[in-house]
Amino acid sequence: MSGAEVAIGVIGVGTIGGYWLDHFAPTLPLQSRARVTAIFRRQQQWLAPRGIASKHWRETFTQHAQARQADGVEQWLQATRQREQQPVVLDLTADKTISRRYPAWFASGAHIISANKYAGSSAWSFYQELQRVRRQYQRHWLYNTTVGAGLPILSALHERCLCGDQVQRVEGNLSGSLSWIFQQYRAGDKLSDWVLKAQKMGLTEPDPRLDLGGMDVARKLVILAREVGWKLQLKDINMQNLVPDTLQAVSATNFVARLDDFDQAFDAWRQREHPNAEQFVYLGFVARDGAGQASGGTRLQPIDDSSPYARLPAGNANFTVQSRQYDANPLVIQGPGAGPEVTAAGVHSDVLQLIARLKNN
Ligand SMILES: NC(=O)C1=CN([C@@H]2O[C@H](COP(=O)(O)OP(=O)(O)OC[C@H]3O[C@@H](n4cnc5c(N)ncnc54)[C@H](OP(=O)(O)O)[C@@H]3O)[C@@H](O)[C@H]2O)C=CC1
Ligand SMILES: N[C@@H](CC=O)C(=O)O
Repeated sequence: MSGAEVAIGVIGVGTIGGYWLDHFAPTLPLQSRARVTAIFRRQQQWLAPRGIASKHWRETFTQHAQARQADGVEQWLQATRQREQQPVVLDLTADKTISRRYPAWFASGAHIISANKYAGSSAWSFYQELQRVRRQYQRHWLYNTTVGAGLPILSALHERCLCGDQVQRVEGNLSGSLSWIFQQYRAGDKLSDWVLKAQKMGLTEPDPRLDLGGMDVARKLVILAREVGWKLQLKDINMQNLVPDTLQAVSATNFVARLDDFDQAFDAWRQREHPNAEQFVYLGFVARDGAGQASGGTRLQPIDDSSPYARLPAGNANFTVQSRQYDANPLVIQGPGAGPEVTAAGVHSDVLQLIARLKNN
């Protein structure tokens, strides 16, 4: 199939998917012979075998989209294979059910690029099966934006392993949205004001409780650990959840309607635990002990001016990697950790890397 046309199916055209289609899909080099031939939203789909003129995709999607078929992606994969094209699925959703389809899609010939973190942080048994099927069908799976958005943290860890280094610990403020929020929040502010602003800028997860609850950071920690070969699952991560029990199970709309309760619960925690703190940082870590046992955790930590986290630009994620080769002087990767432009650019970088791999196959 080397040299065959590449057919891209985009699942999820929200903040990241929309930005990628608007700004990056039109720049796919002609010689790459790659084009977008399908778009899937939750309720609608559009299959366009001859390719979608990316500049006008919003208007034409509105005109041509049909009701989403339960097996719409599978039908598209089959048609793509019949045309002897190489199918590439871009999963730009935050949907667990989509991630459960990966093994079947690998088996149907798809390569997959994910911004969705669910597959990479899934239960160990599912993750192993996913990797087994991927290897069996010799498919590629790229997911660099699942940690650090456009930052090259996963590729850096991969290179560490290739050159025989042994990673011992990765630590930092891994969340772009929580970094943006807590670089600006000061004791006494309404925390929810900052949360809503971060959401408006496209920095948070579709439901910001995934960020505030620590789950988004925990998923990143599991993905980081697996990249260096450690067996770690979400249940092994000790998370600090900033969302009070009473707001954890309510709908996303109800959560937004009850932000005053969220602020009160946060203030009560702050005054009880850290009455003199002005500034905080939300940190996460994964590490492996001498016996090879991996562990991880997240916590909201008070900081003062002397902290290396005190003056990071708002929204910067920061990864400190300690390894055999980078021991006393750790490797630090830092920069914007969320947002439409850097993330869509990271997705595009994965797309170009995949096209290059397919050409060389
Ligand atoms: N925002 C950021 O800075 C970053 C985001 N990411 C990851 O990228 C992913 C997307 O994030 P973002 O764009 O911000 O989120 P959005 O909520 O803006 O977009 C997600 C889109 O996915 C669509 N969707 C949900 N379920 C399905 C489904 N079953 N089939 C088809 N479409 C579906 C929704 O479409 P519909 O309108 O049809 O319901 C929605 O528009 C997430 O996994 C996130 O973790 C990673 C790094 C950074
Ligand atoms: N919500 C996430 C987006 C990127 O993964 C974050 O804030 O880091």
